[in-house]
Amino acid sequence: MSARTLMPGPLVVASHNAGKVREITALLGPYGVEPVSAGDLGLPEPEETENTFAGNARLKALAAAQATGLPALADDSGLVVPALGGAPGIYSARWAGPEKDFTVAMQRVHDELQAKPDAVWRGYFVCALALGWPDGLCDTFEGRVDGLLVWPPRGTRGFGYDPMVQPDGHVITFGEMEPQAKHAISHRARAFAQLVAACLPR
Ligand SMILES: O=c1nc[nH]c2c1ncn2[C@H]1C[C@H](O)[C@@H](COP(=O)(O)OP(=O)(O)OP(=O)(O)O)O1
Ligand SMILES: [Mg+2]
Repeated sequence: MSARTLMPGPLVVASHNAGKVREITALLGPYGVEPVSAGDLGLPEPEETENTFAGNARLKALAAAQATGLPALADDSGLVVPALGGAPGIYSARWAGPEKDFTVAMQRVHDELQAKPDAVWRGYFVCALALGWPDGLCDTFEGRVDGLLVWPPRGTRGFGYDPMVQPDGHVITFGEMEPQAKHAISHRARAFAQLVAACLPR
């Protein structure tokens, strides 16, 4: 099945996470769409009731598209740690608590790994992007990047769990990387490349 083409014009970035909005806006830069964030539009933050990244991305994209009458791009993402049974996974934002404190969330990943003597300190970021339309159509795309989990966390760039994830093939964490370097390899960039191939006019 082919995806619906996104034409130049306004596009809602259906996220309330400033780090994501910044990255998605940068990735959209060359494509002639005009990103406007859910926060700027005063849209509510929907409850993420699905149990997959793609399901939650779809729920957020369709809520924003239906509220605005515009196409909407949502991102649901997180850190998956196989040694922790896949946690925090879709609960990655929730592990940071109501204050959205990722020092706390990273500390919890550390403590739970430390409690398992044989645990492999590896994980991967997943990003599901959903492009939803006011009529209910929605296309989803997924990307992943694997890496080493390091302690202590390093770097002040990026957001979320970036300071404790050192992508394979690199000697610095995502928290230490220039934004363009992250965009060259990240889970979000990989999902975005698929969206570009499927939905942007050539
Ligand atoms: O590139 C990333 N670098 C570091 N950490 C990341 C990244 N990508 C996702 N993450 C972590 C933190 C984020 O808070 C959570 C996503 O949770 P998620 O529900 O998809 O996003 P959110 O609640 O922060 O914003 P919103 O739902 O409004 O888009 O996973
Ligand atoms: Mg969320």
